[in-house]
Amino acid sequence: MPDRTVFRGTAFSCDADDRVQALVDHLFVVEDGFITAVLPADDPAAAEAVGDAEAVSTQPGQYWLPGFVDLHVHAPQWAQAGTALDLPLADWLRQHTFPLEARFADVDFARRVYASLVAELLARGTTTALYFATVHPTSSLELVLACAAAGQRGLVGKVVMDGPDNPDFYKDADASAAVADTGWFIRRVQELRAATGAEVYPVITPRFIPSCTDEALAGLGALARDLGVHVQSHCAESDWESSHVRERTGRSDSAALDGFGLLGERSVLAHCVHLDDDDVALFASTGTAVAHCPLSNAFFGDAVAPVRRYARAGVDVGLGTDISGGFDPSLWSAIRQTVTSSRMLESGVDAAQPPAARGVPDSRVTFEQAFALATAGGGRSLSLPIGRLAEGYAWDAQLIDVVGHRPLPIFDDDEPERILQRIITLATPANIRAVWVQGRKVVADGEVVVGH
Ligand SMILES: Nc1nc2[nH]cnc2c(=O)[nH]1
Repeated sequence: MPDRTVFRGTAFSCDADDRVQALVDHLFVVEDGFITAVLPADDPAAAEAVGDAEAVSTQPGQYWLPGFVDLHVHAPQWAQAGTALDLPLADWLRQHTFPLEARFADVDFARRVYASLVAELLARGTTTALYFATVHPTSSLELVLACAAAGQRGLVGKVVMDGPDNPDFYKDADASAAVADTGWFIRRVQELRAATGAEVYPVITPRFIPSCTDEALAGLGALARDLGVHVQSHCAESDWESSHVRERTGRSDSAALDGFGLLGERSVLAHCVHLDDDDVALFASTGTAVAHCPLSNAFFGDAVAPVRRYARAGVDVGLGTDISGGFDPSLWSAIRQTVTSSRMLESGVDAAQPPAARGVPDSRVTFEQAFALATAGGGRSLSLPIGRLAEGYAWDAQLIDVVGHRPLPIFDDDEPERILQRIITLATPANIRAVWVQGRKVVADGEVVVGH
């Protein structure tokens, strides 16, 4: 007999075209973690659908939302979140980030940092995260274990950086060791998943072209083709990265990654601020997704990523916090920053320019579109059935309370669309009362449940 639960209440979720729908007083039948039926509570078939299943109902002022999908998190950098962001990217990496990541050779340190981060993300409604760990294979497994212990869906990569420009204290020994360690890591994660059922996935993770040799990139591309696992990297993040890659390869960042066999349906590339039309067409034709990280792009990107243009061209786009190029672990903040940055892109930022010359037309992202990026867009980017409260999708959900112990200023709003906008703009972690990942409750009464 499948494990059955029926969740009842009003939900906000995207339809198949990414339009946000208010499903007022609906039933969500969940069997073994997946939604098998969605129907209005007053549907004549409702009583039969519920049967003798356990029922979980919302209280007045509570709403169901899909769990958020964070497409770009550097887990070790949680230990420096909020520091040194006024430096340029290359200096920030060398002076702060690589020395910090080198400390993750210490498995105990890794365990402490990773457990803290996974709990903080879950408490903010992030049910799935695509993580960079560090170059260390064993210590990277600690991040996988932290996800499994807390019940978060975690896609984790052992970082590859074997190039000559990396510091001696933090790099792979050489290309063949980097590829072999990646293969080892993938097998361990797949074994853990098979043995425990934990929602953990291995990810092939060349840090970015400037930190990898051609040999390693080609080896990882071959692994991606042979094993069919996810791939992540950085792409066209900044003027510095883009020009570095063009000087070295004679091609754009995305064309070069494609040449190494690293683009595809399961590839997610972070930032992608500086893509020309050919790059965008390449993303669309290969099914490669963009992890839009608006906060960190404001520090390191040199421009605002035109994500509406990418979406119009058929590219999958989701959101990333980019801990710690972005200091804020909340995908709620990433939604808000997506909207804010897009408005600045559309209007322009230099008041000395005439209005017509100042910005990029048709760039604005609405709050609802940004919510879609954080949910359905993230799921589609990963090619996983997550990010929507719809039949066939995992029950990854957040229970939002706008009237409980931290009420939002919602007094006489009764239009569901208005309520959703106010939740998106005003909610804090205190409003997230419970969180489920694939039908399992991982946050209860606002507290993370550990020890799955
Ligand atoms: N934002 C960001 N960009 C990078 N490019 C290469 N490594 C990194 C990193 O850790 N963070």
